[in-house]
Parts: sequence; structure tokens; C-alpha cells
Amino acid sequence: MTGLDAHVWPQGATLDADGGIVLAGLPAAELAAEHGTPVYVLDEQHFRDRARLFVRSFGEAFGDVGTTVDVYYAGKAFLSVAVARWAHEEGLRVDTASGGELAVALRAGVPGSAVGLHGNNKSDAEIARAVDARVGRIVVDSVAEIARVAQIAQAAGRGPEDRVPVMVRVTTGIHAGGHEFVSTAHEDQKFGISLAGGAALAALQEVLRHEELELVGAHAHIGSQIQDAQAFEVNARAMLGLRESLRAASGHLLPELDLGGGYGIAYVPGEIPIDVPSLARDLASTVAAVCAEIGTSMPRISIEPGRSVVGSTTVTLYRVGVVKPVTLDDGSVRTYVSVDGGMSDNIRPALYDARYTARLANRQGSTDTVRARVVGKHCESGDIVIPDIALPADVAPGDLLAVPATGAYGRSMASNYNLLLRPPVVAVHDGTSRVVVRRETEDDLFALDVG
Ligand SMILES: Cc1ncc(COP(=O)(O)O)c(C=O)c1O
Ligand SMILES: N[C@@H](CCCC[NH3+])C(=O)O
Repeated sequence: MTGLDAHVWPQGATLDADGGIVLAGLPAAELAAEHGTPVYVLDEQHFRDRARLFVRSFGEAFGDVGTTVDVYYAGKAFLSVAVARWAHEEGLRVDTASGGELAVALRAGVPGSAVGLHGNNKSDAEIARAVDARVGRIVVDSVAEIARVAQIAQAAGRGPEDRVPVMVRVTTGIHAGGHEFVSTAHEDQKFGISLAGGAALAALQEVLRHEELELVGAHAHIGSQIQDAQAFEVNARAMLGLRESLRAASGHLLPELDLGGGYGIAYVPGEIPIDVPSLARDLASTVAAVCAEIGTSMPRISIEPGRSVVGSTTVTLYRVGVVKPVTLDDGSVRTYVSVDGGMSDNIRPALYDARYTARLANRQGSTDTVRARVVGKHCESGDIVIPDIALPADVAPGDLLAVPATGAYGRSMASNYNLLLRPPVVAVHDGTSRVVVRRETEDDLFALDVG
């Protein structure tokens, strides 16, 4: 029996004597019987441990060089009231990217001061809500937004004695993702304000001109699923340079720099996730070294991991339906294994060619395998979960298939395509399961479709 790759599967995942998958003490077959399929099964303890690992690793590494770190959980990866509460209980803050995410964080009881609001096109209502909730920071994403935030702050009665904390999102020209990064001068994308040509510096100075706004820092997020830790160090250097330029130009020393998220995880066996403690140590020593070179004090640091907190905590369980051998032009056979979800619960393969692995969850299956393609049930030939994988040759309708590492950008990017009902998220912990986001129902569809 081959085991479960520890980087890819939740920490509470084991195999039983029949080779079936057990999640936090609960057999996958039981979870499927109780909650139906497809279902996202989230290992609560794994989430909490990942959250804690970030707080501890970054806290210690930056503590050793004389500063503090706030870890914001990036809710875009997956946010629900329970998850926001766990993040808060583990000492994280919550990064939100819309009014909806902000509402969920607040509903969870996360204090406004522990929430950040992002967005390249925030509505006035979103800004007003953030001001009203006294969020810890609004990250402005364009020059035009600065005056809008100031105006909304003023309308809310905020002034010099009670300023609204603001960060400026900067694009440093460093872009990373997958296994490489590039560094360019000029930006051609929608986020942030470019470091090149002094635009970011000017924006920081513009914030200083508004008495309703408190300039708390600058922010730079360079991409997602990044495996090359060097990219984060290059980014940190660029941001410390900007901080020094602002000090030289206006005398204002930014108290804080947010270095974003984007830490890569393992999706398929053999991939190695970014090691959080060593990343923290490397980043801390870079920041300390650059501050020493410049001769300036250390800023407070914040980071915004999403995927690397929640990604590997979750497994999607599907029920296998039609199993169809298809003979290809070269005479070989590909076995199409259809599951009861697909691109509506995991758009990442279709959108990014993202790779996943899978295994039978209710039993070991035969040792001889077939070349399989796992597909969904949507009316779309690109509705592929895994294009090419060896599965037991006796895979059959009724089997359960488990796809791990679906915690980030799975449920959060789910859709109702073909009016499929979005699956529930079930948290498992110590042999018990609890629905934290329930399955959609046809009543939910008709609550929206009012005829
Ligand atoms: C501003 C910002 N912060 C944090 C994140 C979280 O990224 P990840 O889930 O890759 O850690 C993102 C998404 O890439 C982002 O745009
Ligand atoms: N949704 C993307 C990541 C986007 C990051 C958000 N800034 C993914 O699934 O990989």
C-alpha cells in the first residue's frame, strides 16, 4: 500500500486497513455518507497548526532582529465565519478583498482593528464600511482612491485626532509564481502603484497631505504559488528602498511594510512547499541587513499568506459515476473517470492548468492501474480535474475519489455553472465533523431566481 504524501494531504489524513482514506479519525466513506458528495473536508487542526506556524516562525525570526510581525490570513483563499474565527483565535489578522469578505470577518467577531481591506476597485460603500468598522488599514490601490478614502473618512467625522489608517499598495516590478520570478521596471497590470518613475513615492506623499488619513505603511504582493524564496527578498529590498526614499523626501519614516503573501504549497507528490520557518529567517535577515546598510530602524512587518495556510488542509471527496474507456488515435486507451462535480468546485485546472493528484478514498483498489483522466459533469470538454493519472484498474461507479490540496481557491472560486449546487465545507476535528458552509440547495437557486 502506498502511503499519503505528507506535503500534499492534510496532516490528519491516514489510511485504514482496507486502504480507505481516514480524515481526522473519520473514514472518507462515512463522511460521504453523512454529508453527500462532492464535499470539501477541511482538517481544522491542520488549519490551526499552519496558522500558528506562521505566527510563531515569523514572530521568532523578526523578534530576533528586533521587530514584530502581523500575519494577515488572506481570506480570498477561503473565508467562512468559522475559518475567520480560527484565524483570529490563533493570533492572525484577516486580509479581506471585498465588502463580502469584510462582512464575514466582522461576523466572525474579528475586531475591525485586526482586519485589512484590499481591492483595486473598491466601491464607496466598501470603503465606508471599512471606515465604519475601524479596520486596521485600508490598502489604497490607486492615486484616485486616496482622495476618495479621505473624503469618506471626513464624511464619517474622522479628522486629525482620529485618522483612518492607510497603506499604499506598491508594484515593485517583481513578479513571481510557479518556479521563477522576473523583475521589471514598468508595470502593465491593474494592481497597485508603480515604484518605477516615482509614482509610488508620490502616492505616499499624497496620503501625507490628507489630515484624515494616517499613513501606516506600504504594501507589495508579488504573486502567488511562489517557490523561489529569493523573490521575496528582492521585494523586501525594493520596499525598504522606497521607505528610505520617503524618509529622505518628507522626513516621514513608514512604521510598517507589508510584504504580501504568495508562498507556494505542494499539489502533487514530489513537490516541496516553501518552508515557513526558513523563509521567515531569510526574510528577517534580509530586512535586518538592508536596514543596517541604510542606517535606519527596522519597520514593523506584515505578511498575507492565504494558500499556504489553508491549501493543504482540505480534500475534495467526489463520487465516481461513469467510467468510460476511450480508444485514442494511437490505439491506446484512456479511461475517463467522471465525478459528480468538476470545474464548478475547482476551476483551477481549467483556469491555470493547475495540477492535482487523487486516489480512491473508500478502498485501496487493484494494484494494476489504468491511464485515467478525471473529469467533471459539466457541459464543457475542458471540465477536467486531472488530465492524466494512474488509477486502480478496477475503479468503478460508486467509488469515492479524494483530491487533496483543494483548500485554497477551491470553494472560494466555486460557481453554479450548469446550476450545480456548490458543495459544503465540512470541518473535521478529532473524530467529529461539522458543516461550516452548508451545501447549496435548489431553494437557494430559487431565492435568487425570482422569476
Ligand atoms: C494582496 C494579496 N495579498 C495576499 C494574497 C494571498 O496570496 P496567497 O494565497 O498566494 O498566499 C493575494 C493573492 O495572491 C493578494 O493579491
Ligand atoms: N486564484 C489564484 C490565486 C490568486 C491569488 C489572488 N491574488 C489561484 O488559484 O492560484
